[in-house]
Amino acid sequence: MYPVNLILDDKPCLVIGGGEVAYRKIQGLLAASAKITVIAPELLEKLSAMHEKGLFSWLKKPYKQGDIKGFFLAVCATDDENINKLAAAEARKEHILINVVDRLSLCDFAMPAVIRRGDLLVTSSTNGKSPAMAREIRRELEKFLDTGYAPFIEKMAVLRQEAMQVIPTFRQREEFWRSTLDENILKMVREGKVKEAEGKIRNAISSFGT
Ligand SMILES: C[C@@]1(CC(=O)O)C2=NC(=C\c3[nH]c(c(CCC(=O)O)c3CC(=O)O)Cc3[nH]c(c(CC(=O)O)c3CCC(=O)O)/C=C3\N/C(=C\2)[C@@H](CCC(=O)O)[C@]3(C)CC(=O)O)/[C@H]1CCC(=O)O
Ligand SMILES: NC(=O)c1ccc[n+]([C@@H]2O[C@H](COP(=O)([O-])OP(=O)(O)OC[C@H]3O[C@@H](n4cnc5c(N)ncnc54)[C@H](O)[C@@H]3O)[C@@H](O)[C@H]2O)c1
Repeated sequence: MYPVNLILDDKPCLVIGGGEVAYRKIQGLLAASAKITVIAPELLEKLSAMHEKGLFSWLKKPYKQGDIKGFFLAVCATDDENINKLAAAEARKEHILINVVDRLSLCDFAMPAVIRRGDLLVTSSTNGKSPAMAREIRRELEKFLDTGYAPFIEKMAVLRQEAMQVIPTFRQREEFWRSTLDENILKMVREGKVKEAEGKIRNAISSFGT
């Protein structure tokens, strides 16, 4: 497996099926601001409510050959093996990235378990060996990550710009961040001492080269 984070903003993405699994995958696609179309003869009630809010377009019908054309990415989440195979074959022909929920062998990509905190994205996957373990590891990591790292990324984005003004080369900046952003700083962030952590980094930037 090769990890990438796809940029889906407003890109046309298709979900085939309107059941529990489709619901989970749609939530993930919405979190990535994809432009979603769902093809399914019926939707779960919670999906109908989302459709009424305008969160995705719905083609109320069974999937038919050719429906996949023009999409950037597709997720096939039906309980019909023939549809899964048809969609996978068509996606391959049309060069559309596809995920078939219960068939890794038909997938171009698999969904990991996801933790999102602002711009921080942490994922867990098991190469399809145990989605239940991917989920439990995600839950364990959530406990560790809900300690202030995500808001600190906003501070880091500003500090990074400041460092760029002062530290001239990429190599020097790489070296600087590897030595400055150490375990002590992370510990301060976890303990809520954000101002202190920020101050320490700012001092290191201003004393660079002295
Ligand atoms: C991570 C997560 C993301 C998501 O779906 O958004 C995800 N599955 C999740 C949950 C989950 N899925 C299943 C269970 C029941 C327990 C169990 O079987 O373990 C649970 C646990 C639960 O729900 O409690 C059943 C299941 N899933 C697949 C098969 C088929 C097979 O294995 O052949 C079967 C058996 C069906 C059957 O028995 O008939 C296949 C896939 N599921 C994947 C992803 C991909 C590989 C990810 C990886 O690398 O690990 C892959 C290959 C394709 C894909 O769907 O992308 C999400 C957790 C989200 C979270 O909570 O954070
Ligand atoms: N529930 C899980 O956690 C889970 C996990 C992994 C895999 N699976 C497998 O994934 C599949 C979907 O699971 P689910 O729980 O969402 O099932 P579900 O029965 O809730 O949903 C299936 C959906 O597919 C739609 N559908 C059926 N034929 C269609 C067609 N021709 N075109 C478009 N839509 C069609 C149905 O209308 C329904 O909305 C099942 O095969 C299941 O075994 C389930």
